[in-house]
Amino acid sequence: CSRKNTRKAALHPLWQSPLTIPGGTRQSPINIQWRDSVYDPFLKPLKISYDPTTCLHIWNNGYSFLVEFDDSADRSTIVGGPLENKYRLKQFHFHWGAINDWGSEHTVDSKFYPAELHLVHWNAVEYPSFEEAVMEGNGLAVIGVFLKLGARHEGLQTLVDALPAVRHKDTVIEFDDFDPSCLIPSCPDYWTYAGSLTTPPLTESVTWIIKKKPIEVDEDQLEAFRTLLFTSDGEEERRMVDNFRPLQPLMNRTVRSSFR
Ligand SMILES: NS(=O)(=O)c1ccc(C(=O)NCc2ccccc2F)cc1
Ligand SMILES: [Zn+2]
Repeated sequence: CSRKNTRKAALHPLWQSPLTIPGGTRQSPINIQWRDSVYDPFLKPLKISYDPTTCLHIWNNGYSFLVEFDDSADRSTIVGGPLENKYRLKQFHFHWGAINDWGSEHTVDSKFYPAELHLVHWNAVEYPSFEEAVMEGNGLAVIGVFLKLGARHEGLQTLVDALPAVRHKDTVIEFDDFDPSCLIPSCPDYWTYAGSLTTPPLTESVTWIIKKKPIEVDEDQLEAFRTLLFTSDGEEERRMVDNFRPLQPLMNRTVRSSFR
């Protein structure tokens, strides 16, 4: 008798769940082929207004380290760009590699950066909470910023100095008075496309805004990310590296650019 095909969907150790969403048509991350992106003259400049006193804490959630913000009012918001509403900053986090040859989630002309910053915002005009917004096609807006190896980034250093305190999964420390706009390049150019969360539940609710210019960080700062652990205190240590999702098919999508 023929062997039943018992192959399961690709399981990635990090996500312990199928890597592909059945029926997913707008999954993230993707490769951004610069020459295939379409300049859209109607795209507005992105307006970023963050209040550093909304910064609450840093925690290691076992996927990445997150800096979370008080999103109970419109105090740290973005508006404009491709967005039709004002979106509130909830958290930012990073994805990085074990070595500098890879680590970002998005690629540009198939090139990886060593790390990628995600600033996560939700549409508080149309939805009552982040949890509801995550389920809606226009619920979230994530700004992606590439990190490249270069000069030390003074703004990032305040974050790096706090990482030893959140080395293990589910550790948290208070962190206040931080303005994440210091991590966003001043160059206004970005690409934008309709996508998804890159970790479970992978919901197709994200308007991605990917900055064209990277920020520069130095080797010691990237190495500091790699000292974090996926594992809790007392478990066998597993270094938190390569916490990026594989590239997903573009399918029927166009990447627009805000620049010629
Ligand atoms: N890498 S990314 O695409 O920027 C990304 C951003 C946010 C989340 C998140 O909030 N997950 C937890 C979560 C909490 C509550 C409800 C739904 C959720 F996904 C996941 C991935
Ligand atoms: Zn992310």
